[in-house]
Amino acid sequence: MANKNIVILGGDGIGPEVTAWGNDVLKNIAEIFGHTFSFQNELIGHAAIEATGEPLPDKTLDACKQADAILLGAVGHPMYDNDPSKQVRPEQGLLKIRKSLGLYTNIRPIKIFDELAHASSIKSEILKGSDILFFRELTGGIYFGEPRERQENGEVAIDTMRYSKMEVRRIAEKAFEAAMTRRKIVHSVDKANVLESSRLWRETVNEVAKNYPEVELVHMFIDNASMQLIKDPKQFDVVVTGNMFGDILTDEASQIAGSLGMLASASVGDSVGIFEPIHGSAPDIAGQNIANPLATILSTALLLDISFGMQEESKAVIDAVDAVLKEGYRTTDIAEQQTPKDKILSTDEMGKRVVAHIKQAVSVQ
Ligand SMILES: NC(=O)c1ccc[n+]([C@@H]2O[C@H](COP(=O)([O-])OP(=O)(O)OC[C@H]3O[C@@H](n4cnc5c(N)ncnc54)[C@H](O)[C@@H]3O)[C@@H](O)[C@H]2O)c1
Ligand SMILES: CC(C)[C@H](C(=O)O)[C@@H](O)C(=O)O
Ligand SMILES: [Mg+2]
Repeated sequence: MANKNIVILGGDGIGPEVTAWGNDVLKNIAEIFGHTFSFQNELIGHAAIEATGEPLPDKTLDACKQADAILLGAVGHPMYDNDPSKQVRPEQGLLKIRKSLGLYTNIRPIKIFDELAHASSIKSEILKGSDILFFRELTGGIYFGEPRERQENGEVAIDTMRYSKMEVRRIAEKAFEAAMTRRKIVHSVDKANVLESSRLWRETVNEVAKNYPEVELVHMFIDNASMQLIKDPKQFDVVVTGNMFGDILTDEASQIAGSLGMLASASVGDSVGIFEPIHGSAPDIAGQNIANPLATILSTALLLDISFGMQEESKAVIDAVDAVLKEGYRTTDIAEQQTPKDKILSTDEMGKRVVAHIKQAVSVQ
């Protein structure tokens, strides 16, 4: 029995469409397991800029600081994507909240539900059995390094890839700790043949590795890792990498799980965690009720487990997703050619099916 306060940041595009179902899943979990969860919706991204002029209003940040956990949808709008000159941008809200809350560890599990092995464009025999846990550094690297500016009358643009040993050490320790509970292999991905920040990364990861003699450490360059991930995903257990490499590699890795609409994540660190699908606001499908809500629903499973220590509740969510997929139900992004039309669901229908399974599974216990 627990009282928890959860802030919901729907954001933009499909964000609010999928967090609505994350919210409903959490509401039902609370009812079934006898917890009291309260929910507070706040603005971030384009929606917040429209309402207040700011991508992360103080009211939102204050509410998040008070919360026990945060569920986030996505930010972003074509208005900014198509106009690089805009100074105030939705993504600044997301970066600021991650930085302000000290969320330096972004955990992105790549797990395939067996039923989806054929939904991917990669051959199923290559995929089957893949289980990768990404640790993406989230508050450093080229996303945050200074200077970042225009020079020479705007003719030159500068971003800075900066890492300190402290930043590398703390994320590497998280990765090695996780590896100790798994297959005990860590791949550290960098570009140490070119970048000084990557040489510091490699040196620091080597130092951390000394405390984990049972764990096999493999250094891999980002270009090779991008190829190996598709060639032989089963070789990977835990992967630790910097902010931008982790962003790109995990979108690539979503094809192992079948779709970007399947990948959940946890952004954790010094304080309250944010739980968020790895996908964006998907303007191409926003407002059509066809987005896959499962990445967000699976993010609630991470929230329950990591922030609330509610393993049974978390498992109830994952089992419900598994059951719905086993029954053959699909959203468009994970449908196959042979999926019957009546099994292809809208966002709302998929959300309802998962919630129904959670209720049903617990009532038969
Ligand atoms: N964490 C975030 O908030 C986040 C992440 C990535 C991109 N973005 C922003 O989102 C906007 C669009 O970016 P993008 O198009 O490069 O990436 P995206 O992740 O929004 O979409 C990429 C492709 O995947 C599909 N897709 C994504 N999520 C899906 C889901 N749940 N179900 C079904 N299909 C799904 C989209 O329809 C699109 O074809 C940009 O403004 C970008 O900055 C935000
Ligand atoms: C929207 C953007 C700032 C964000 C990132 O690059 O971290 C997104 O791509 C993600 O993966 O969460
Ligand atoms: Mg991304």
